Amino acid sequence: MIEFRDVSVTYPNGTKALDGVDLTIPDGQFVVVVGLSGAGKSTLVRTINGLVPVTGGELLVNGERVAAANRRQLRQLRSQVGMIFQSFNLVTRTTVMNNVLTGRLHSASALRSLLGWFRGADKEIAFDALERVGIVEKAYVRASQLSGGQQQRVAIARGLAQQPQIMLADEPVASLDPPTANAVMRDLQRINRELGITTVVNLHFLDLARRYGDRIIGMRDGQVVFDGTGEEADDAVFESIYGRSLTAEDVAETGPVA
Ligand SMILES: Nc1ncnc2c1ncn2[C@@H]1O[C@H](COP(=O)(O)OP(=O)(O)OP(=O)(O)O)[C@@H](O)[C@H]1O
Repeated sequence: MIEFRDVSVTYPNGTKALDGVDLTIPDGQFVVVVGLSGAGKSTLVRTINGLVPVTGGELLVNGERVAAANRRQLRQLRSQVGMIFQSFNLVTRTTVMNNVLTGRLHSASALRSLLGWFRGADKEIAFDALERVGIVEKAYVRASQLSGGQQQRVAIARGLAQQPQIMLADEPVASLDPPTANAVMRDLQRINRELGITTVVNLHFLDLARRYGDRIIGMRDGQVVFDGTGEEADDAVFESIYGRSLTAEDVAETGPVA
């Protein structure tokens, strides 16, 4: 469970990115966070694995206070939390397999990590992760030779290889075309349902948010201004979250779902 209790984040330059956020995310939920650029979506997601420190209130992940975590506890927390990014963050000059295996580093000894030695069991976990996102046949291809959608799937597989309890995704489909964006969202949804991994995804397209979010959190100026289901999040709700009328830019696609 993830619990935000009156959480605020003020960056060192004085920008208040989160302002009194109260949220409880139960295990296994698929949550989509929406809001305009600058609303605080990335900050919210990055507090969960301690990438951005909370400066006010309390954030608990599985009952542990993230702010109180020492280095070892923070490492432990991060091993339970997979993360994917808009830009995939792969090492593109090496193979898909090597990228996915880096998801196993959390559970390897320092020496093995340093030398990049992996056990057979790690490889099995990596293959299983690649199978779940449907690209096991690319295991020994260089990551640079894959399309954007395939690279994002490798990033998901790397996160899965960590065997996490929570998966965070910061604008995972912002660089992808609509059919590919849908395919990647379906992978995330399937993994959530099959493995029960709590998933928190930032999106700025309202159609994708409605289609995939079991729960939608609307952010504006660092505050939660909407918390409800996809069905409840109609155009009027999105207009109130965005503080303006909707435009074509707010929708990922107009064509049929791939
Ligand atoms: N490292 C940082 N230092 C200072 N200010 C920051 C930092 N990161 C984000 N901010 C500011 O905090 C506010 C919230 O940013 P955040 O990135 O969380 O929003 P967002 O909703 O994810 O927007 P985007 O989709 O553009 O990333 C913005 O005003 C942003 O400029």
